[in-house]
Amino acid sequence: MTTATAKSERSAKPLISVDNATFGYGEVPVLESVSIDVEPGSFLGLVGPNGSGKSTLLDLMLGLRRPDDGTVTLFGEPADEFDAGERIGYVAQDATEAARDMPITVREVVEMGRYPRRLVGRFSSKDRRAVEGAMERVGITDLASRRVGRLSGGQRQRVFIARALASEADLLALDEPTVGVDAESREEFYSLLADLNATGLTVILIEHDIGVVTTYATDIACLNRQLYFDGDPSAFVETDALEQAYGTDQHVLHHDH
Ligand SMILES: Nc1ncnc2c1ncn2[C@@H]1O[C@H](COP(=O)(O)OP(=O)(O)OP(=O)(O)O)[C@@H](O)[C@H]1O
Repeated sequence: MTTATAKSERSAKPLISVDNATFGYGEVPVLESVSIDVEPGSFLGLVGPNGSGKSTLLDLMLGLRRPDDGTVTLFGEPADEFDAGERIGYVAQDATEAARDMPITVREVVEMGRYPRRLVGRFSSKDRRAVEGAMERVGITDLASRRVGRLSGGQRQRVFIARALASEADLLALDEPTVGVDAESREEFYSLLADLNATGLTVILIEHDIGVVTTYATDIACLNRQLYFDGDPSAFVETDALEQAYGTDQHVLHHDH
């Protein structure tokens, strides 16, 4: 493993800390002795071949699964006991596909970001400002009254990000968010993520397009059951971590979108 910046050199307390985590769905481990910190304000791009354990590692980080061995802390607490879901915005791999069938409007989805605090229909002016502000930040104000199922894939992604912003989440985690989204919208989408990150939002992005990650992320983790790299993009492109992690599966590095 190559570590561009040793943990001890980093001063801020990590928002997520995975320490020597091992996990398997059965006998065979999907993750083996993985250690990685996510620093507040960073934009972590998580790459690796198909089936390399990226979604599983994210599950561990968000406390959705518990490691068989090792520890994971989230906001300084054991991740699987963490109980402040509104601090995390999570856009799962199939979330926007599932939203195709939702018979509700964009504004209603974004309002869900405030539900942990308010009963439906009993929004304070602060709640309303948070909802309107979140829609504005991701550029979907014009779509507020549209049914979410009628939007394009890229627009639906923005709706889910707005929901996370409305909840004032500190961390936004996305699992391959632009599958099925056209190239131009993808670029806009990733610029938006970078802009949000620049305002302090911590971002974790699982992405198969290495170019996207080296362009927009501030940190890269390259995984295939074990961690082959954890550090900044400029150091990443200098290493052979990709070749090691992808092995003979190199064609996936070069597919275009
Ligand atoms: N719920 C589950 N039960 C059993 N095996 C699973 C489960 N979820 C994932 N796996 C297996 O664990 C391995 C890692 O899966 P995971 O989804 O974490 O990888 P990934 O890197 O996110 O893959 P992809 O890029 O294809 O989405 C794969 O072999 C997968 O088939």
